[in-house]
Amino acid sequence: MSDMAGAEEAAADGSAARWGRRAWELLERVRARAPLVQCITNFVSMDLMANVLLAAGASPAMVHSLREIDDFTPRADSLCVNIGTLSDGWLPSMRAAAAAAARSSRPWILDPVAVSASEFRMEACLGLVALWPTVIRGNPSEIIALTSACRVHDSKGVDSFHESLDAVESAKSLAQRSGAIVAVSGATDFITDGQQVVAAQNGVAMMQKITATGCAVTALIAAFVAVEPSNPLEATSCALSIFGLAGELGMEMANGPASLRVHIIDTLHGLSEYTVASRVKISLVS
Ligand SMILES: Nc1ncnc2c1ncn2[C@@H]1O[C@H](COP(=O)(O)OP(=O)(O)OP(=O)(O)O)[C@@H](O)[C@H]1O
Ligand SMILES: Cc1ncsc1CCO
Ligand SMILES: [Mg+2]
Repeated sequence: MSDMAGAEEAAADGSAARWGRRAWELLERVRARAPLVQCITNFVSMDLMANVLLAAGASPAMVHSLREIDDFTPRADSLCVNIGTLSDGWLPSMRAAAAAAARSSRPWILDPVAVSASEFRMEACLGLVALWPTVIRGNPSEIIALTSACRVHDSKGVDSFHESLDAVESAKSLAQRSGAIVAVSGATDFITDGQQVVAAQNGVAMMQKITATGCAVTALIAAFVAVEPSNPLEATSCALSIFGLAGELGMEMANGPASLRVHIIDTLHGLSEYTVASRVKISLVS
């Protein structure tokens, strides 16, 4: 092969192909290692979250009693904390588990569901952010609200009323302040460490019509970061893209949100190397 032909092949085999291979490598690692993911999550999301983790090859455990944290959290490979149905009783468990994960060098991921709905949620989240989450994943409204620590009750609840692009600057600022990777979900998912911004463009709008898809992808991020703790930016980007891809392929068989939910789980379980490598759409934005 001439030098010129080699250079052209290298250019064609650019970053899109590299991300495709990377996403497959991490999915394979999740399937091979079945990381134990402890989930302290809201009542709405428990079933979908556990099934998405299982379909991806991970091992979910919904363990939230304060009395079990010291025994269990250091043995889990990662922790997912979701404040969707926050109560006085559960907040101490969330804090203790986050602290235990950080102490035992386990990655832990925060989902700040409806953070601006009440002062209680906002203060709980700010306290959790101070416990060094590895990743924070929210919808655009949640990331904007958490970043500005606004206490204005201006949201409709758990759904976003912003586009993901609107939240990129907030995400960068939150990443710089917290030391976490921050991911904003939406038509395009943006993932940042405060400097670099990565875009993941898989997914279909119908995913927003299934409750707890956001919660479930946060748990999937926890599984990916468990098998690639030294690069949470890439692990988060790959998890979001793979979940979006399961949504795209699932939509080809679905009639609406209820059947899409089933097809996302089935698709995630059966994803092949060829499909992942050729359809993952991840790119470095800046
Ligand atoms: N317009 C869209 N087009 C494609 N994919 C989307 C779109 N909106 C959301 N998604 C995908 O749907 C999933 C859930 O994201 P969303 O922003 O709805 O989370 P959320 O609001 O936290 O959800 P929930 O609180 O119900 O768990 C993500 O994987 C995201 O990439
Ligand atoms: C609907 C709902 N309410 C609290 S948590 C949750 C799931 C989506 O975040
Ligand atoms: Mg959410």
